[in-house]
Amino acid sequence: MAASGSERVAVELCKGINGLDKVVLRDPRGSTAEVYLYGAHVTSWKNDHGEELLFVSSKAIFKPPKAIRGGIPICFPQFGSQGSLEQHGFARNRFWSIDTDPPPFPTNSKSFIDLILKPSEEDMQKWPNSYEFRLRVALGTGGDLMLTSRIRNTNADGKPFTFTFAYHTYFSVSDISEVRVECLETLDYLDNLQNKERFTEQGDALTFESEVDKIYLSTPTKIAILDHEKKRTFVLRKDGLPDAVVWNPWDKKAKTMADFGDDEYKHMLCVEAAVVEKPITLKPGEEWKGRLELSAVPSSYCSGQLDPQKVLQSS
Ligand SMILES: O=P(O)(O)OC[C@H]1O[C@@H](O)[C@H](O)[C@@H](O)[C@@H]1O
Repeated sequence: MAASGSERVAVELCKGINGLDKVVLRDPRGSTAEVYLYGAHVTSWKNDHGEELLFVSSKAIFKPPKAIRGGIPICFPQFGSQGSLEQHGFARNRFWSIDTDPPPFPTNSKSFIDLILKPSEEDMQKWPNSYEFRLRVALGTGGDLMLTSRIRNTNADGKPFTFTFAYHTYFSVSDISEVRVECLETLDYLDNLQNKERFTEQGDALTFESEVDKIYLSTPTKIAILDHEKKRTFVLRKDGLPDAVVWNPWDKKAKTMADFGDDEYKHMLCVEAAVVEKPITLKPGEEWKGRLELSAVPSSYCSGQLDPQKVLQSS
């Protein structure tokens, strides 16, 4: 039967900013997501009201070798600056391919795309390992955004390799000073602003009034980000990703970043599902899987009345 005029394509390949290839995913109820092949970078996730849920800087540079500022950069094979590679590794500024024949991977979604990254000769000079990195980006019914990474060691010489990783998600928030993050309180963290020293979080939910750059360790599989003004809660569910990085550059650092507006720190928060403290080691033939699921639900949150369990259960 021919598709009716109103029927929209669930997966569409088209051109984005600067002519870069991007894939648009559409859910029948109206949610959408956009993924650039440059970096396998999710740059947009909209709910069924067309509201953007991710932050992308108005100054983002959609041009190699700079990674796109905002959305969901993929940090691999190195998170941050600890290691011999460039900050956050190279996966976020490589051109990925569409994986037309991925190994079986069940899904309920009709709107998804499989991307793959393999090392170039130049990459092999920097990081002499052979791998296949498969990323599936899917929109679930109800508009949830799901990212699954499968990284396989394909070294022919029997060598294991070790990596760290993050989904460096930039959430769009109405006003950072009205935002709370639940489920990380009482946990240990490494503070990037204090030589990666280890501390224990003491307070209630996290709130924000200055620069923050912390790596929370052994975090629960669910984290909630409550946007009081928008009456919206983001729920982040993760698997295979024990750590969670929380980052906001605040005003001074923002001014030093060429691809970030001076006041944009007010409207974003990075909460990054990650593997940092205990890197992953894969022997040849072994595969690692890291999964992130994001949903945005209306929250009836009022200051001081939040029961995080209820928020998480209601989603
Ligand atoms: O500017 P980049 O390389 O995208 O990194 C942004 C930030 O990313 C965070 O994940 C790091 O913890 C910060 O230290 C860093 O400043």
